[in-house]
Amino acid sequence: MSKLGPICHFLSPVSCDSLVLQGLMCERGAGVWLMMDLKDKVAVVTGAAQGLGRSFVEILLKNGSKVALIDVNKSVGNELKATLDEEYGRDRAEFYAADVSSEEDFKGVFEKIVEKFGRIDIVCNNAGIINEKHWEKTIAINLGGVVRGTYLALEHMKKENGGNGGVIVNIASMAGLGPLPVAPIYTATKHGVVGFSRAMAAVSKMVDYGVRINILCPWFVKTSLLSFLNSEEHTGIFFPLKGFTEMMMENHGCLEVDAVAKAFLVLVKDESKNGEVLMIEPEGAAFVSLPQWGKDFPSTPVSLQ
Ligand SMILES: NC(=O)C1=CN([C@@H]2O[C@H](COP(=O)(O)OP(=O)(O)OC[C@H]3O[C@@H](n4cnc5c(N)ncnc54)[C@H](O)[C@@H]3O)[C@@H](O)[C@H]2O)C=CC1
Ligand SMILES: CC/C=C\CC(=O)/C=C/C=C\C=C\C=C\[C@@H](O)[C@@H](O)C/C=C\CCC(=O)O
Repeated sequence: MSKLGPICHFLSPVSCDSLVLQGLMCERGAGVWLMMDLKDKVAVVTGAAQGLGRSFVEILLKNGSKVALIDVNKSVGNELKATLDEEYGRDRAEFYAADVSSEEDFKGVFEKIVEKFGRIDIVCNNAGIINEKHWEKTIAINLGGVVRGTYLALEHMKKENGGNGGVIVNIASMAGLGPLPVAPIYTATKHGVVGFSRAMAAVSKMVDYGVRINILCPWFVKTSLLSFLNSEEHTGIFFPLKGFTEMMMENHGCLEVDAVAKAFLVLVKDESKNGEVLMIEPEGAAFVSLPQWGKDFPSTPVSLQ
């Protein structure tokens, strides 16, 4: 028998157990919580054509969702759409070419997605780059794209607008929790994703949008993004520090995209999670306990007399 938790006060014990068996409930501590059923839900993933975005698309399709793929790379995106049609059928995935740093592009594809699928339940703001030379572009994509994608998602998902609620997962990085010397701008954008997303999760709870907003912070992952670390064109004056990141990967390893996709699914499905930061390293995954208030950080008093 499941330990009756807050949800189960309203459900019979039998239905509780059947929900647990169906994977629609999870036991944690003194209670059980509802897990989002992904069947026939509509998801949007940016940066979907390759790497982590593609792994998020595939795990959502495997769990019965329909997925709108957004990526600036039209050729790779269309190739992936054809591959997914073969594997899942022609009505489960759709590709939309768009640049998340363009309001016109991004807003336009969101409208096309709602027109085609009729609803949006899940949004993953994943698109990101490394470019310390053209740092304004990095900020526009890594942070601006996440802000824009979060606002557009809320416009279509929040209950006060007639939306169905749902969940937004913003992809930051472990560089959103601590500085990466080889990439200070990238570090800044990822810290921004963490801070913005936690603040928006608090807003959503206070205003009752019915939308959960969570953050995923992966360690190094084997994708084409890592090749930019070996490119002076992308790391600029910090290129000499690339040995530091190589040491980090030698010390702690490198993740496969499938492991990160499983962590992503936890943030999507667990309806008790809002404003949560989930980090994943080769050693495993863990929810990060960040102070709610700035004053809660460990600190050392200083006399100003
Ligand atoms: N690979 C890694 O070690 C880690 C990656 N991340 C983050 O995960 C996310 C995905 O990264 P990866 O899959 O590794 O990179 P990737 O380079 O393999 O894939 C990124 C995708 O985003 C697309 N994209 C780039 N700029 C875009 C734009 N302006 N509009 C729309 N799409 C755009 C690219 O075309 C590409 O398909 C990024 O936000 C990255 O910062 C976080 C931690 C570790
Ligand atoms: C430039 C971005 C490269 C790839 C994408 C990405 O986001 C990778 C992030 C991977 C790890 C980031 C870790 C950041 C850790 C911070 O806390 C640093 O301050 C850690 C400093 C030293 C760690 C040394 C070690 O662990 O061996």
